[in-house]
Amino acid sequence: MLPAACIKPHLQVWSTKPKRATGKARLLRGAWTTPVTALVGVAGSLADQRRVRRAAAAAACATRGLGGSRGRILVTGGCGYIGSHTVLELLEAKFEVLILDNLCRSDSACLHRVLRLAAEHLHVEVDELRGHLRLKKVDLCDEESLEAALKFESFRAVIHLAGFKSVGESMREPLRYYENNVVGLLNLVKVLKRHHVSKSLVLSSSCTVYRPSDAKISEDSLLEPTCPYGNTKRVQESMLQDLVESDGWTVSCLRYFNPAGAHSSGSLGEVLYPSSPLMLVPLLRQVALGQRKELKIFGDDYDTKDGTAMRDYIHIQDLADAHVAALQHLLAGEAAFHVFNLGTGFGRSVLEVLQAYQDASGCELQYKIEQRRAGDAAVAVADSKLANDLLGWYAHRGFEEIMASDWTFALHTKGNDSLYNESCFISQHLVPEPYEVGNVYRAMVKEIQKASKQVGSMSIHSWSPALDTTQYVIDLGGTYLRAFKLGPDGYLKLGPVKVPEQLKLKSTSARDLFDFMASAVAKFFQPMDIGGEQLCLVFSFALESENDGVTRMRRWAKDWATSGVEGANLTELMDLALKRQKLPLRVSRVMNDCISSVFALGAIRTSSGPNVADAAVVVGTGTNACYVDRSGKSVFSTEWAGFRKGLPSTAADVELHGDELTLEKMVSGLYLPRIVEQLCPDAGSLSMKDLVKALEGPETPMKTSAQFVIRRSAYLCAQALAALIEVAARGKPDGEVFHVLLDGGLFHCVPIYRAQFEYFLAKRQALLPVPVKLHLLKDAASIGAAHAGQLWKPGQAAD
Ligand SMILES: O=c1ccn([C@@H]2O[C@H](COP(=O)(O)OP(=O)(O)O[C@H]3O[C@H](CO)[C@H](O)[C@H](O)[C@H]3O)[C@@H](O)[C@H]2O)c(=O)[nH]1
Repeated sequence: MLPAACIKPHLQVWSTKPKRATGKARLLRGAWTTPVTALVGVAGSLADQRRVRRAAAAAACATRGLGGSRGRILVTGGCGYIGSHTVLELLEAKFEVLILDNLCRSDSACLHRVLRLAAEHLHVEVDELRGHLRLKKVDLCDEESLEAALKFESFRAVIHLAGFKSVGESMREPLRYYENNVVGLLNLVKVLKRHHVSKSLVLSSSCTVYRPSDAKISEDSLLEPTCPYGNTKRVQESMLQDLVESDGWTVSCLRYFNPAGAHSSGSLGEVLYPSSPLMLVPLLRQVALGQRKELKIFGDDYDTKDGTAMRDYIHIQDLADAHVAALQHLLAGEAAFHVFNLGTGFGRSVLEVLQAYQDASGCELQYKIEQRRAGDAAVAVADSKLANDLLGWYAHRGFEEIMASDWTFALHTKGNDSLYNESCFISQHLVPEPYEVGNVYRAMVKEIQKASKQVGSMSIHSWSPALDTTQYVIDLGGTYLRAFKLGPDGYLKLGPVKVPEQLKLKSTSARDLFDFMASAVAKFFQPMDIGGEQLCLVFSFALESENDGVTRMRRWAKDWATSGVEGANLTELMDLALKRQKLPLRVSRVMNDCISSVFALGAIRTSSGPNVADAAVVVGTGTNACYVDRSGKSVFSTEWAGFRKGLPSTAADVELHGDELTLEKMVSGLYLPRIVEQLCPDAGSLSMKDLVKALEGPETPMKTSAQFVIRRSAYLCAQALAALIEVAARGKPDGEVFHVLLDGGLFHCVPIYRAQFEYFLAKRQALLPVPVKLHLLKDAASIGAAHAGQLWKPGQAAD
């Protein structure tokens, strides 16, 4: 079990929509319940509250192993691109941070990486640092919520980064820009003032406030924005300047030129969201990744060296450094209004940026010249001498480094979805680092290549699609036994019959288990069936076929341990059991369930198209996948269930499985309820059926946990299948569809599982080498086995 402390969030996110409450409860609601705010809740006057806050803060610092805090900073928009890098710098400089973010174009998952990077930098454990970073989900345009979030807080300073930042978008939707940027800041400063939260502020401004100029722009250059975005920045600056003059505030406006690039670790960078317009460098990233055909260059008729517009690109880490430098300058000074340009002083054209990104990525980048974009200046290059002189700040990182760092970030995050943008406690324990999830795909490709060499395969040379004889099949799954009679007229099915638990125990003999299976066939055996003297045995466990056609069980899995089966000749065991039942049947084939599923596609597609699937995936009690190697016409079992490399383990996984963590333990029906039990200790012992029931019921912590665990399973399976396709599709002619057969309880009985699986695979599909088609078929293993089985003639060795 996870200790209770582990289950509580360390990095909390909650909505601060005020609710009606009275007295003490009201004072505490929505506030961070550290001793600081708890004491504020019972203190009397404002002065008392301040004293109590200071005393509590000092006490908190004294017990910390980080050498004391330099004070609390409020960062709006701290989960965004500039925000995440700035928050990291602040933590590394030993400030404590509260982030306000509405997460509309950002996501809180980056904060895990911020914490990890800061902990590495400070040589402390991540857990020691968690109390230094908090997040409240709040929209600055919602004044009531903002007030509830800040009422009882106080900060040495505020860094205001929240807002929209696209020149092009602002031309199309100016009012949205005024609303978000101007009203957002107005609400913020009103609340800061009303509740004495802080009077020191660093503003994220922009060089778009200036009149365009071919010469380097200094802080006293003429102000004349050419787009609504620039206008909103200009209004923000004026509003703050008036506050400095009327109310003794201290403000620094940082006029950014063009921030770009990513953190040197490759784990923080500009994440792309469907709702946010893209800047030049992320657009080039998409072209390099094949997610976008070409870059549209807005205008090649400017009066510049190559006709394309010139900008001053500044590395995001240099920009983040500047925030800390400006903050320290602000904290040291008197009431004042400062403005600083932040750039490198070097202008680069769009074509130069494209060339540099091409060099960094090694990918050829296509482009097309388009009309100029309205609102764009021809040139914007900074004179940052003031920041150099007053802040002691310089942009250290070069142009090439900007592009290289963005490409490193792209490789780290390639193919990731913002799946893990969960603002609930579960995310703290099940959310792996997004780029680790990206690794799953790459690790799987390698593992599947390796596994296909180790695991026995089965030939499909003699495959024929139609069933013209009767075939009996026994399918032993992890939980159920199914017996079938299949023939030209369809099929009869017995079961699923739950395998009694005692048959799985070590104390049970192979004979008992096989007698149980043979008795199932006896229930509908008819001696007159044409060709019905054969029985296929399907096992959802790892098998080993030898050259002489003997198939043995390699090892039990899924909590089975019946004695005398591992390593035994399964044909022999079953033939003996059939004899004991006095059935005139002989075992024709013994097949792994996943391998036999490949042969079942014929049951769906007999009239046209292929009759053998290219791959099969079974996700039920356990999980496995296999694929057809077209060149050798063989089916390979990938032993997918056993994969253990590259999996994104989290606290809950480690607690449950330690070093034993395999893909099966993160995705299959036998284990998912165990993970939910960890998250909801009060729920007691759960089965997969309980999870399905919870999913259909009202909102409860168990439902939320079940949803998350199932989504994660579907996500990992989709990644693993994508990896398998990458390996298997190599033998396929260009453009030909790759058919995948799906079977197993999770696909059939948990609709959200299948939907999520398809969704995640579809997101991956753009990166896959072939178009993919999924076919869902119940009893695929047995249907496929019957097809494969009818080719066998008595006396012939099964391959
Ligand atoms: O598809 C595209 C996108 C951009 N560009 C060009 O690339 C340059 C950079 O454009 P971005 O959209 O990346 O950035 P902007 O220069 O428009 O804006 C950025 O820089 C501004 C100052 O110049 C502000 O700081 C603003 O917040 C910031 O996003 C511009 O010449 C633009 O015309 C293209 O040619 N094609």
